[in-house]
Order: sequence, then C-alpha cells, then structure tokens
Amino acid sequence: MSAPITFNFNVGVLGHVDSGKTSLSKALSEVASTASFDKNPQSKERGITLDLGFSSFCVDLPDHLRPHGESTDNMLLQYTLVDCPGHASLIRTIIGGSQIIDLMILVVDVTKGMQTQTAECLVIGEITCPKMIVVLNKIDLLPAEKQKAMIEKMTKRMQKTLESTRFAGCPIVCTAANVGGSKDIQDESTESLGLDDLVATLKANTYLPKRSPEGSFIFSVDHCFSIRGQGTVMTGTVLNGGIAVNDNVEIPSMKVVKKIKSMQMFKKPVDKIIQGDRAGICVTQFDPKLLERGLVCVPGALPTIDAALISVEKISYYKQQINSKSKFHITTGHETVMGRVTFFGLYSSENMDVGSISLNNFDFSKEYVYQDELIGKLAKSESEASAGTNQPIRQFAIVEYEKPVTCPENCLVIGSKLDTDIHANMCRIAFHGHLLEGISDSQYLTTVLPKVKVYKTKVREGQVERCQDEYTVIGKNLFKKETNIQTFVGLKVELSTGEKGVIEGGFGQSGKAKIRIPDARDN
Ligand SMILES: Nc1nc2c(ncn2[C@@H]2O[C@H](COP(=O)(O)OP(=O)(O)OP(=O)(O)O)[C@@H](O)[C@H]2O)c(=O)[nH]1
Repeated sequence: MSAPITFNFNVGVLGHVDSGKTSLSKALSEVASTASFDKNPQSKERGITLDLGFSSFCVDLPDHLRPHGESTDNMLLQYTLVDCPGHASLIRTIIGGSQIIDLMILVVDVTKGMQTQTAECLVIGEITCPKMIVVLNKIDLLPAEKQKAMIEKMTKRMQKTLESTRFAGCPIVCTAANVGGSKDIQDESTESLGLDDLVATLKANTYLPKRSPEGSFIFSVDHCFSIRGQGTVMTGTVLNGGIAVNDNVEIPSMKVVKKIKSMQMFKKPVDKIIQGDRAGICVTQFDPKLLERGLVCVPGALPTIDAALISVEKISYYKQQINSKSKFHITTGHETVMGRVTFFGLYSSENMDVGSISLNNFDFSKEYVYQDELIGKLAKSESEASAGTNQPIRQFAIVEYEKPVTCPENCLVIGSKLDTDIHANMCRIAFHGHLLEGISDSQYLTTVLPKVKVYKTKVREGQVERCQDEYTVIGKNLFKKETNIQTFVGLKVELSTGEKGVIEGGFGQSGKAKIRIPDARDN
C-alpha cells in the first residue's frame, strides 16, 4: 500500500499548574493509538512520539473531513499535542506556538475549578485559538456518591464563565487522566477515565486547517542537537511558508546561513515541509548549544528591531492600572523582552486601514490626542467611541525594547506583567495587539517619541455662560484663549445639574467652548 496521506492538526493542552496537562497528553496519545477506533495499522505504527512537550498520535481521517467524498482508507489524521507548561514561561511558550495551535484543550482540575492560570490560558486562547474543548480532569477525586452532582455544578459554572467569551457553548468533557494520581506519569500501569469521550469530542471538533506553503519560511526551533558526521538537527514547527532540502536557512540570532541537508517528519525523511508541520531540519554542522530555542527563516525574513509601533487592545480581566511610559514584558512573535510602552489613541474617525499604518501616517501635530492610562478607558465599539465620549476609536503604542527583538512582520504582541506574584490571583496579561511597524533606527525614534505628547487625565472646572439653544450651552473659563479647543472635541463635560454633555468645539476667540447636552433632547 502506498504511504498514507496525513493531515496534521495541532492541539494545545493548557491549564493551571498541576491540573493534569501532561497526564492527559500522555493518556490521550496512548488511548488513541491503541484504541479500537483505529482500524488502519499505519496509525499504530506511527504511535506516540514524545519530545519536549510534543506528542503525536494518528487516527483514521474522520468522515466529516473526507475531501469530496473520497475514501479515507489511506488517509490519516495526525494530532500533535503541545503540552504547555503551567508556569510563568507559559505565556512565552504559548504565544510561540499559538500560530499553529488549531484547537486548545483547557484542562481544569474539577476539584478546584477556575484558577488564576486557567483564566490566563482562556485569555490567551481568546487571542490566539479558533476552538476550545474544556476538560474537567481528576473526576476520580470526587466522592462517588456526589460525583454526578459535583460535575454538573462545575459544568454549569464553566459554562457561565465561558458565556462572555468567544468560546460560549464549547464542549466540556470529564476525565481522570491518571486515576489515583500516581506521581509518576511514566508509570505504564496508569489508568484513565473518559478518554474515549474526549477523543470522540476532539474528532468531532477537528477541521482541516488552511496551511499555506506561500510566504517567507519561518520555523520555531524548540530543540537542537548534533549528529556526528551528519550535521546539526533543529526540531520545531513551521510557522509560515515552506522549505525544501538544499535550500538555505538563516539563524538570525547567530547571524549565519546554513544549507538544509535533510529533513524528517515524525521519523520519516521528507523533501519539503510547510506551515503547521512539525519537523527536524538537519543543516551543516554548528554548535547546538548556541541555539536551544528560537526562530530560523529564509535569509532576510526576520528583521531585528529596537522599537515598535503596535495596535493595542486591553484585556478586560487585567485589573491594575495601565500607565503610559511604564514597563511591561512584551512578547513580540516569539520573544519576550521588557519594553517601555507609550500608549496613545486615535480619536479621529478618519478612515485608516490598520494594515497600512506606520509612524509616517500619523500627523502628530493635530490628529491624535494622547493621555496617560488611556488604555483603561478603551471604547467597547466604534459606535460608542464616536457617540461623543472621550474614548479613542483605536489605540496604539510605541514600545521601546530593552534589547533588540527578532520577529516576523505583523506578528502578535502581548503585554504582561510576568513578575506579578503568580499566587496573587491576578491576571498578568494586560493587553494584546499586532506589530504594525518595526523600528530599528533609534535616531528615528528619538525624533518621533517626543511628538507623542502625553496629557494627564485632568478635571477642569468652568462656568456656563449661557444656553445657546435647547441642547447647547456655552462654557467659559475651561480653556485659555490660546488653547486649540479642537483637540478637546468629544471630551465629556458634566454640569452641576447632573446633565452630561460633550465639547463640540470652540466658541469665539476667548477660549469659550460650545457644549452639546444630548440628554436634554431626550427629556
Ligand atoms: N487523582 C488524579 N490525579 C491526577 C489526574 N491527572 C493528573 N493527576 C496528578 O496530578 C499531578 C499533576 O499532573 P501533571 O500531569 O503533571 O499536571 P500538569 O498540569 O502537567 O503539571 P505542570 O506541567 O507542572 O503544570 C500528578 O501527581 C498527577 O499524577 C487524575 O485524573 N486524577
């Protein structure tokens, strides 16, 4: 029989520390590759491959994924499980792998429910993952007589939590990945419950992700070792594009270009690899200690930058104040480096295509207003922003990195405070966005940054001079004669009578302002 056609589907296994991610990944691989639902002998042959948190198993391609009614006899679906660490490094690892995670399994310890990192994983999932399955693990720890009721209660609680997320209504499955919780998950005799149900749910929620060989080849290396007489092997995942044997790859962190001698996918030699594939790439010899983890690409595809213009969206679970000019851990693509962040907002309704935004597009003299802690007041929608509140329509930031970062264009950016005590029960992820422009010319930055003026949030008091009409009053003593009132248009005003209005513009030449009281119309 000819070699089977294998489709690959990447599953991220995430959850709080000790929820049972590793146990579940192991049990899932074993159950799936030995269970009766696999009639194809090839799937067993491929078995489990374990390396640094990655494992994989194959099943027959489920019917709903069969292309155009073709027979699936010789088609396999390979699941690659990415068992993500539950600790602080989680964010780095997950964001690193997020571009290839097609579905996330969120593991919850059923005896504990949502924990801090469960929430963080949910946040990361919302940013990066199209689909999710929740697994309530360790059901064996629930007393038999109360098991059903407790599972129901926890399921309801999870459903409620998920209601406000993109994952509302996602499947919730109960398991015991390691009945009795033997400390040694390598123990062959471990017993599990609910795994068949999980595999069935996983299959039902699997889709064939679009993988493209187009675009610049970018490969995330998670392991590197040398084979005497052959070369150095880098194992990892193709994030973008594709590459073939004999092509050259660049290792930006080492500033070298190497020729690809051979490649393997799950122990079988291959000539080409494309986006989403997990592979080992053997290149001409170099010291593997110099590259434990990192990115590799076609020469020139990954610029190194010192600063960046990014788009910004606040994470609602992050409760601390976010001040402009403060420092965050900034994960840009695959690297996490401290950065000083200057936030600013675009208030103008000017039609700007975010994809084409660069610092050159901004007219820093008049179009935009900047505030500190502005991000905390993010508008929920464009209509809210343009309805006359002082909310920016879009938010941006300039990040100045403490050391240079090598990253793909338009990559994901996440701002977090990873030094927050993990036990403090607080979400550490503050905002996310995309890289809009990398800046490697620090001189350019010194000319641009001073133009981003930060206005402190201030309350000014003035008096109503007179009512101009039913809905408009003229206010005085709010601004100085020389102030450009245009930059304050849209800001909120509250009258001592409790009515709320917005600044509509200047009035006359002496710093007076026209204030619209929309509520007056409704009364
Ligand atoms: N009773 C019971 N114990 C379990 C179950 N699943 C895992 N455990 C135990 O829980 C502990 C943590 O399991 P791991 O699989 O290492 O958890 P993890 O989430 O991968 O842990 P980190 O990677 O450290 O975050 C181990 O002692 C396991 O044996 C289960 O279903 N039932």
